[in-house]
Amino acid sequence: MTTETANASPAPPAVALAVAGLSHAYGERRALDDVSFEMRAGRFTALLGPNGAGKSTLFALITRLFDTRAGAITIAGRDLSSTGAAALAPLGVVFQQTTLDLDLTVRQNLRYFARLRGMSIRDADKRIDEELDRLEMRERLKEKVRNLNGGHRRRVEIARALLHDPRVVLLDEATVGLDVPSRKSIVAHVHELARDRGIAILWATHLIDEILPGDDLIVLHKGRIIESGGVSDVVARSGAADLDAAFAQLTRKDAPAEGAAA
Ligand SMILES: Nc1ncnc2c1ncn2[C@@H]1O[C@H](COP(=O)(O)OP(=O)(O)OP(=O)(O)O)[C@@H](O)[C@H]1O
Repeated sequence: MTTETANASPAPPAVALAVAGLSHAYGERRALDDVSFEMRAGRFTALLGPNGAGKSTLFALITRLFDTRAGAITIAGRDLSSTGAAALAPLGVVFQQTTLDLDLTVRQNLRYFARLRGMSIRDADKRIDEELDRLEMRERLKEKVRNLNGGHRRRVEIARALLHDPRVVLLDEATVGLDVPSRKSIVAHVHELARDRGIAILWATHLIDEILPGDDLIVLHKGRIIESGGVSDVVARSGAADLDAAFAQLTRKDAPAEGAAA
């Protein structure tokens, strides 16, 4: 090893998700306009935006529910348009609306998904036990999902999104409708996924209290990124007292929807 190499600062974590020049319209209605950002391994990135900002549209494009017509999406180095479905292998998703089968047990729901991902029953059961253990849900394995409360259903969906060891996990308003203790424990768990397991998290929300000072932040407003960077830097740049005030300032009705992106 040369001295130069030994003294070099460590390389930044790999880019897990890159979005470049992404736009999308529903007919005449422009929902996303030239959106670009990068997310790195081990970082929790909050995608903060009011209702209608374009968060769900962005998720639909990244998960390929919609085809990307303008711009590019790269997941773990593979371009989504040219690689096709295989590029989605390192991706885990928790959608805004729950997608569990209420009449199946927790295990049946998770096994079904694992089989779709090509896992053997043996590997699936091992991974199911591991993820449910971390979420303190293993004792609910044989219960029908119908009998679980909203917070526990969300935990099962988070476990499901992790079964195949994804490098990037998207969560779209994952705490919607949950009580405060459930929200807090899910927010804490997802931060741990980034910190302890190196997963790149994209967490769409309009709730400021789910975002921590050390997180990365993208502020989406009327389909455009109006601010991005570390939470503390965004607050400092805004001159506001805290993120709540900074967000209100950035998205107030008369604020320009362009410029300001870092
Ligand atoms: N299927 C659709 N047809 C037409 N317009 C749509 C459709 N889906 C979304 N839109 C519009 O596109 C814009 C972005 O919507 P989107 O659902 O992506 O925002 P969002 O940030 O996820 O909002 P919310 O927090 O309410 O879920 C909005 O103006 C919305 O009305």
